[in-house]
Amino acid sequence: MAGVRVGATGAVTLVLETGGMDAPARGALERDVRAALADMDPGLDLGEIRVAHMAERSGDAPAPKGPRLIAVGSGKGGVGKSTLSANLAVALARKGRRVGLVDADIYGPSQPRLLAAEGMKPKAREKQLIPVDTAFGVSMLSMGQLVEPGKAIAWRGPMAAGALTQLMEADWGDIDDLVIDLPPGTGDVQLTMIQKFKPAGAVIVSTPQDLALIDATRAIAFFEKADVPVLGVVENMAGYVCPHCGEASDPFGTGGAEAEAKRLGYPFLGRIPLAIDIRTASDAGRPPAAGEGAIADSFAGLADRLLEGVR
Ligand SMILES: Nc1ncnc2c1ncn2[C@@H]1O[C@H](COP(=O)(O)OP(=O)(O)OP(=O)(O)O)[C@@H](O)[C@H]1O
Repeated sequence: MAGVRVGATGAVTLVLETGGMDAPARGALERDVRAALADMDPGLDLGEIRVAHMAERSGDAPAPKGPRLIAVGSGKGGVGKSTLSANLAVALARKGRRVGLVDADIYGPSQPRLLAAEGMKPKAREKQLIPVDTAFGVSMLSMGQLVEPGKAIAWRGPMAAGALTQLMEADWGDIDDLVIDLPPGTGDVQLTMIQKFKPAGAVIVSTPQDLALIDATRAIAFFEKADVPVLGVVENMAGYVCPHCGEASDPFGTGGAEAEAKRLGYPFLGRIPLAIDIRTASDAGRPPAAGEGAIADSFAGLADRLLEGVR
């Protein structure tokens, strides 16, 4: 075991070094650890127990320089990965982290709109890009800022990978975390990201329905194979509360991503409801994580759990 952490919420996180183990072996180890804890003195109330799996790191490796890279990926498009990336970055910044955001979704960049930065053009110093400062405490770079609005980016793989490198090697200054909004799936851009920049970990976004979960499992396998630790799974568009009558329904089901994360032995970071307010605020460049209320709290909770798992 690599460590035990007690987070601000009182939850206990056990960190297991499981680099080199496959998913079933990790699942079995986690079950054994949980069973051993359950067998301990029942009077010992440990509250909520979370288990995080980290890839092994060599004991004498130097501490990595630069920001911690957190890749946000999904198996398929349209599950809310960009929305999640923007709001996770804002939520981390609200917790005092110095945060940057790379919109690596080269074929459908949406971060300039989500963070109200559509008119902002990044400057360059000796060919190195300088990220723009958004109004939400997050610095950001997006392919959307480098091409004319509305022009589809029909680049072949190597060009897209080159563009990603430019964004990643920008002058990010002294930041703690660099959140990377990846394109959906497992193509060239994702491969470049993993091979060239070795993210510290990946967050997987899924909606609750079975088909999305199958794709999310594929994305998990992709990161796992590349030795990028999966920091956790987020369930987006989980449960709908009618804004008129208040009735709650589950158009896509609910709990599927949590069950799948548990089955594979990864932490579940939380769920974000399907809410019209999330879409309208996002479209208007007002990230809900920057506001107040239940939805902002859900994003803050994701940031808390992410930080507990990687601190
Ligand atoms: N929890 C939510 N509730 C309501 N609408 C949401 C929610 N999450 C995302 N959306 C909306 O769903 C649409 C798709 O979201 P988003 O662009 O973040 O997905 P994506 O996975 O990044 O898609 P793509 O693969 O196309 O980049 C957007 O209109 C967004 O506002």
